[in-house]
Amino acid sequence: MVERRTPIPVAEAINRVMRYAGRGEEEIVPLRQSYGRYLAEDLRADHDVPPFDRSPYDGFAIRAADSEGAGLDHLVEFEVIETIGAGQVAKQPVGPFQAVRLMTGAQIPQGCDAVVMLELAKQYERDGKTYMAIKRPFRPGDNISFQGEDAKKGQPLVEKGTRINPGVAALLATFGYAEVKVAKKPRIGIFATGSELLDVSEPLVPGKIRNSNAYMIEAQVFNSGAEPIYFGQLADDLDACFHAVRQALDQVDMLITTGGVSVGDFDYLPAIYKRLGANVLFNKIAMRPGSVTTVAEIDGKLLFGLSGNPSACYVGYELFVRPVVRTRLFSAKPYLKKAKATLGADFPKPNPFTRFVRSRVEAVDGRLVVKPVGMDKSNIVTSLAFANALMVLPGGTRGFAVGDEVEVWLLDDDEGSSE
Ligand SMILES: Nc1nc2c(c(=O)[nH]1)N[C@H]1C(S)=C(S)[C@@H](COP(=O)(O)OP(=O)(O)OC[C@H]3O[C@@H](n4cnc5c(N)ncnc54)[C@H](O)[C@@H]3O)O[C@H]1N2
Ligand code: MOO
Ligand SMILES: [Mg+2]
Repeated sequence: MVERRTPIPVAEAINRVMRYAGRGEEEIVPLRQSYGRYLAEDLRADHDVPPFDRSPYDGFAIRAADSEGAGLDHLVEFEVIETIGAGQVAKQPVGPFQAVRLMTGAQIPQGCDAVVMLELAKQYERDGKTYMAIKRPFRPGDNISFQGEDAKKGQPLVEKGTRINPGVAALLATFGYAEVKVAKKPRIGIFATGSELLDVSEPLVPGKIRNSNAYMIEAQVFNSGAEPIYFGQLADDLDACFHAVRQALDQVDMLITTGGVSVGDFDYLPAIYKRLGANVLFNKIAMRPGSVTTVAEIDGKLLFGLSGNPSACYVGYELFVRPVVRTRLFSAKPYLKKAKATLGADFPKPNPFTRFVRSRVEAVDGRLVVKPVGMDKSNIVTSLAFANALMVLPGGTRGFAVGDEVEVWLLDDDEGSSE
């Protein structure tokens, strides 16, 4: 008798998995090794940025009050008492009708409150002294880049769990983080199962196919911020698979297998979970593709039994593994970001189960338009390359037409969603 499985709703399946998501751990790495990692602490400004008033132009720092009344027929003259470049500080305070010639980035000298661009002043020598004259008045604050205008001391800047993009790297450097507290990458073991599998460098022979899932999953693990540990491919042999899985478990934070999870004669994952004494959270989900996706837990460690069918395997990772990874990377938004899009092609298939259609969203005239990337079958592999979203078509619907509004879950987004 073939085992009967009871499908549960997708949201329920995700909730069951997330109960075992666990917590992230942190480690300290040099700034230059932190790119692309996830912050393990909130960042706050510990000083004002910029830390002093400075000049945004090459020009002359003056006291604005002295320029009052300047006009085309009334030049106001200033004595230029010194010249400073960025990084230098004026030696003396500036008095009435005095100016400091200063370059972009230089600190505004004491007493000054405006900057005149070089182009608007005329500089000349007289009696061995340097002067400059202007033809228009300036107000206090004109052409000043103020202390703290970029960030104020104490201001919260970036949340824990944020990916360190180039902008975050700049911010870390600004605040003196030579070393950065980042989330440890969860170590995720991967096995591909199936006696039909050839490795990437093997030539095709009758009845066999190349193992693509292992590499796809490895790339997904990498993309979501964790560390993949590929243990290789296993033939459909219960004992060999059991021992390989049991040994691998000790070396990883969670383990992914692909294939062998359905009800076939050589689908051994259900038997392996049983032998391990693992607690199976579910083995059937009301979704397509990936209805046979199974997740089990042993001593709090998750075992993801992803389908062997490439599209189902892909979707299973994004729906169930990714949010666990992101939680361990301290994200408060571990789920895929959701958006509404207009369907750009008919989708006439009825949906008894919720369908996650591998799709591509594009902005057209300011609206998101979504189209499936290829044939909607779970064994399809070639079109996955073009997917940047999953279009979510609810179960119990009779098909959709061009122009319908549908929900999409974005695959290339880094920010995520809290639900
Ligand atoms: N009688 C039933 N048969 C099937 C059911 C069912 O409910 N009753 N479910 C179907 C569904 S839905 C799916 S999805 C698949 C899931 O099968 P498994 O997870 O057990 O995976 P396999 O049987 O090992 O392989 C399925 C398919 O995928 C190919 N494959 C496997 N591994 C890889 C890999 N690493 N790279 C590329 N392709 C891979 C494999 O050759 C098979 O073609 O079961 C249905 N059957
Ligand atoms: O799990 Mo299967 O992918 O529903 O086709
Ligand atoms: Mg099978």
